[in-house]
Amino acid sequence: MTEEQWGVLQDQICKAIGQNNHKTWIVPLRFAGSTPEGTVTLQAPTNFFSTYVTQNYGDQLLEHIMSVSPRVRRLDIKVASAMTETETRAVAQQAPANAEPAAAPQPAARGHLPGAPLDARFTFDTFVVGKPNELAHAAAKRVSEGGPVTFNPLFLYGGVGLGKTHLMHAIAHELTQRNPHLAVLYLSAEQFMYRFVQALRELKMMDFKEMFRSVDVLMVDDVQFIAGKDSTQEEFFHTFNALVDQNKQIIISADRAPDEIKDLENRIRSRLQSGLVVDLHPTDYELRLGILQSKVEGYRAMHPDLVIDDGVLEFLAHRISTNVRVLEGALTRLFAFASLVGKPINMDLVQDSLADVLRASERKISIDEIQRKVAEHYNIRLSDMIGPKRVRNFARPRQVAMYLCKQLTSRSLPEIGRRFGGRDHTTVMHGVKRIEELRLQDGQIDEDVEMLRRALEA
Ligand SMILES: Nc1ncnc2c1ncn2[C@@H]1O[C@H](COP(=O)(O)OP(=O)(O)OP(=O)(O)O)[C@@H](O)[C@H]1O
Repeated sequence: MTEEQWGVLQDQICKAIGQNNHKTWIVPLRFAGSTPEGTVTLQAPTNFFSTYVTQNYGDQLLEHIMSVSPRVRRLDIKVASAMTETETRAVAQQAPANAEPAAAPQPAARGHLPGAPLDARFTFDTFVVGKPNELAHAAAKRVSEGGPVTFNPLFLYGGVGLGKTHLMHAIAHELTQRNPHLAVLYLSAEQFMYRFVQALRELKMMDFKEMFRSVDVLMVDDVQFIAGKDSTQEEFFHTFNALVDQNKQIIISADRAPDEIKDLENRIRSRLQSGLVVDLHPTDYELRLGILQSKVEGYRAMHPDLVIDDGVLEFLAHRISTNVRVLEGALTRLFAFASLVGKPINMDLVQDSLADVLRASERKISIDEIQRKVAEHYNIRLSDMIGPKRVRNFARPRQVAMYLCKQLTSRSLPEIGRRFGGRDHTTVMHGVKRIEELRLQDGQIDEDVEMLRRALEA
């Protein structure tokens, strides 16, 4: 079988499967070679693509190929990374006439792809595990091993930018790596709705149902999107049930727990709760620092001359406590600025280039909150902490609270003083200083303060 023969076959394949399917699924394939043992290799743009085409058109394509080259016994459709050197070279050396259709189909094909593309960077290797996400990570890992379906669905939820999509893509990558024949379909709930509406409009509901029911693993991201959209919910429910009945794995993500998603039909809610529901908690300082360190390592692998002053990553992990996306964005901006001005990344650069991010992520912890938490921690009444009594039992917690107000809010010393029973700013200053000293001398105080800080920032 030669590349020319593959070209000649296109008309016949197009007639057999229809122009749209041909354009979407076959045109993007590139001829990568044929062995004397009778194996023809075609290159597909993505793993999903290769799985889908193999499952849906593999036999037909082989028949067409055998009609012009009867010695062929096997058809292999794989992505570039899975190809041998000879195959890669064969694709690279293809005549310019082939170059256009091979390059063009990517975007055209993507538009028709039933699923969304996976981000190659979102793997388990690049996912940093910490206390807030260790359960979600463990559950995702378990599902990614394949094997018998133990919990269905796996429902991952958590706030914006905490790694839900990252984990889902990681599962998809791992599953297809372990078993390239597995049909793994990942898409957002919005895309699900879009496909559904399109199928209704084009009277292709049978194709839609068949496609969704033929996958081995279905992943739907941001499922809260279908809340309040009745027909989409209905179709989702049927798809869900059909797959569960076939023992196919379903993985769902949302920004909140199933029982907190409003306007979701009860029967869907209870289906979503019927497997394993795990949440990604807001990041803590250690996890944020770990993520920053891991991103820096990745960057340094390509830019060995990168210099970051001590304390910069700690400062960012401390100050940017919103979501990981913001944290990553800040780091990317620092890398860009540092390389533009050819300087090391130090605190001056951080202040210059990230002023807006730092302002936006300024902690919104209130003085009230700090006072309440500290009083609770030391088991004293709030009124005693704010009141005039100077006994050590109240004075020390008061100083701890003042210290935390100075550290965690942008309030001035006089303002803090006012909120502590109208005390003078020098009293606050003294209190803050005292705790700074004690943190160095007294392990217990240091531990208390650190614990309170974490609790307040969580
Ligand atoms: N634990 C982690 N380790 C490494 N990177 C992470 C981690 N958590 C999140 N990220 C990164 O943060 C960014 C946002 O993550 P992701 O898109 O998965 O969030 P999400 O929870 O799906 O957010 P959304 O609710 O907006 O959909 C991604 O670039 C992701 O790689």
